[in-house]
Amino acid sequence: MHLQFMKLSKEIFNKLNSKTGQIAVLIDPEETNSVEKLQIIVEKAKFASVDYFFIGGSTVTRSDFQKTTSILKSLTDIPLVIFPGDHQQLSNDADALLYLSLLSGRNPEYLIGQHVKSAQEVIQLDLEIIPTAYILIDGGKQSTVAYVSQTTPIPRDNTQIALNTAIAGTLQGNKVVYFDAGSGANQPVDAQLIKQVKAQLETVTIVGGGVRSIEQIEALKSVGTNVIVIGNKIEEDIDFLLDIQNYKSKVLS
Ligand SMILES: CC(C)=CCC/C(C)=C/CC/C(C)=C/CC/C(C)=C/COP(=O)(O)OP(=O)(O)O
Ligand SMILES: O=P(O)(O)OC[C@@H](O)CO
Ligand SMILES: [Mg+2]
Repeated sequence: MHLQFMKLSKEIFNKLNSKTGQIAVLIDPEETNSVEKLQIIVEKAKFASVDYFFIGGSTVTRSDFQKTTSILKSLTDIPLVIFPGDHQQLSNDADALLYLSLLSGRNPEYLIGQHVKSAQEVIQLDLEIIPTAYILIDGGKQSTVAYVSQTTPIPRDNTQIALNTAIAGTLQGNKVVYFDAGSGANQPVDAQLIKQVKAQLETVTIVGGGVRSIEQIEALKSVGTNVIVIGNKIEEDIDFLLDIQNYKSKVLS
């Protein structure tokens, strides 16, 4: 075992844990992999005081993934966090890896299979590894992640199962719980669910999927969500970063 090669730093984890209402912009290397496109996003994200870039997608090739991550590294100091759709989405140019286990599903491939396949590569990386309970909540339409992973999300009105999954994931040693309504969801994860989770469980929470307005961001922040992830909305309307800048300037003042 060469676990000594793993980075022991907790810099990104401590930042995730440090406050609520942080913003991550999701870059999907399948959609965004040119210097020109990335330059525009980076410039606007910096102006908006975005806290992280998450990098990943359900269907990304290793080469697109590594190209995008390396371009981003050359363009910005904003922390780069890998949000991997599979075991190929790894790069030493990032700062941290969300080490996802898809706990809402019962597909062993996404509970342990991908992890075994990538174990040798992961221990050689100079990345902060953040064990993450990844929980899909029904967002009103079938998500690409549910399709690719061949799993069923938790029904959005079944708070108890969502809460118990988060508790079990934490007891298993995960340091972060990520609730995802799926990319492009009709309805994002309900802030009331996060409120109930936070009442029983002291954990870092990330929420994403279908977040399209500052009101939704504020509702999630008010119940203690540490990080809110925005993907599609910014892909469709880059000027949403101006609204985020406005939100951030209020939060930071
Ligand atoms: C341990 C390692 C290296 C990998 C873990 C791999 C696991 C378990 C992944 C969880 C399941 C999964 C497929 C997650 C994908 C998350 C993700 C990057 C979603 C981004 O959105 P897309 O699903 O690409 O949406 P669109 O393409 O529709 O925008
Ligand atoms: O693209 P959106 O809908 O913002 O979703 C972001 C992310 O949480 C999906 O996995
Ligand atoms: Mg995608």
